[in-house]
Amino acid sequence: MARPNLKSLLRLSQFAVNLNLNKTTQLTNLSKSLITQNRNFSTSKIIRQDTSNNNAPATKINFYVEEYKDKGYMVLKFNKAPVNSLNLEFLTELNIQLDKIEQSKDIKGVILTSHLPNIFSAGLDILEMYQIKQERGTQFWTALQETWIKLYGSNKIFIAAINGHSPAGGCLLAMSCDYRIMTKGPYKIGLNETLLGIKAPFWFRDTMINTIGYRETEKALQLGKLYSPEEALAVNLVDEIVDANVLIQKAEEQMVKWCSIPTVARELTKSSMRRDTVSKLIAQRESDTQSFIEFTQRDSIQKSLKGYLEAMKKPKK
Ligand SMILES: CCCCCCCCCCC/C=C/C(=O)SCCNC(=O)CCNC(=O)[C@H](O)C(C)(C)COP(=O)(O)OP(=O)(O)OC[C@H]1O[C@@H](n2cnc3c(N)ncnc32)[C@H](O)[C@@H]1OP(=O)(O)O
Repeated sequence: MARPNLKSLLRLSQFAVNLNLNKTTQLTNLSKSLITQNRNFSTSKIIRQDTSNNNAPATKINFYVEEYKDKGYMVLKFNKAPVNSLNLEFLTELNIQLDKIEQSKDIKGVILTSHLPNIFSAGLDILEMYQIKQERGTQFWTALQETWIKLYGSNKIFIAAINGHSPAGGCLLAMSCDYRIMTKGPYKIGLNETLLGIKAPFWFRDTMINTIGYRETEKALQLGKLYSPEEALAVNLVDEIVDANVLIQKAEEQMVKWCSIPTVARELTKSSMRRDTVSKLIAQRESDTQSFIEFTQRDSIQKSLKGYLEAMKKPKK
């Protein structure tokens, strides 16, 4: 398959937020068919102008939401093809979802997973960092901080059903959950930022330390280590590995277990474990954002990101 050059890639990224109406219709049909399977299944939509054709407004569905209010939980599925990369629009919409969840009296917990096969999330959209502009970069980083604060700091139960690759920001999302189940297979999870020539922010690092401990994090971060499911299990980066066909079932079993714990006691315990880590970022949000802008604007970082983007575009053998 012919791969686009960098210029067309950047154009693509602008247009990637739009799918054509045909695909939208297919997705709407999918959601309808799930409703007829007696599931309370709703979709979350972003509607915006498709700049490639001013007459054709397009719809993109970034998330599927299945709510089981009678059971007290929901399943939130990422659906941003091709790899659920985290850009400003996706994060903004995720933050709205997280706000709704936090405010819901009926929902005690959420299973986070991906609707796309073989990929949980490819992490931050590298195009948000490449040729970064101050205003967009600030909005992007602020939205990412917000996602992490809402997710890591939530009192609700979050279970990650990791159905594929989960590097960098994808790993951060998974680590921010309370329990992680990963599908067996040729997938990788970890904080690989150093391989892109960038440093993992302190709150990525702290989340990893809280998950797998200091020494393992020290090695993992410097090496940019991407773990196989078996390796991830061995260091407690994930709590369980299962066959793909039982992933959601296992996540639901865990959810039932976690939901059965007295809520207030569980919430107070969770918050006592995570409060200091979250407060640290809240106290430093502005300087953290400035560091991100300053760091990513450096020529050396831009060179690394350019090389990484080009390598991703090379035809695969
Ligand atoms: C003083 C200092 C203070 C602090 C400084 C802070 C500095 C910033 C710190 C930022 C922290 C960064 C966190 C991140 O998350 S960076 C992103 C890291 N992600 C990756 O490295 C993943 C890269 N992708 C892959 O490895 C593979 O795509 C993957 C294994 C996920 C899937 O493989 P698969 O073969 O299924 O798919 P393709 O590789 O063919 O990809 C399909 C298309 O998607 C594009 N793609 C993939 N990943 C990304 C991405 N992260 N962002 C944007 N685009 C991505 C890929 O190029 C393909 O595009 P085309 O179809 O157009 O070719």
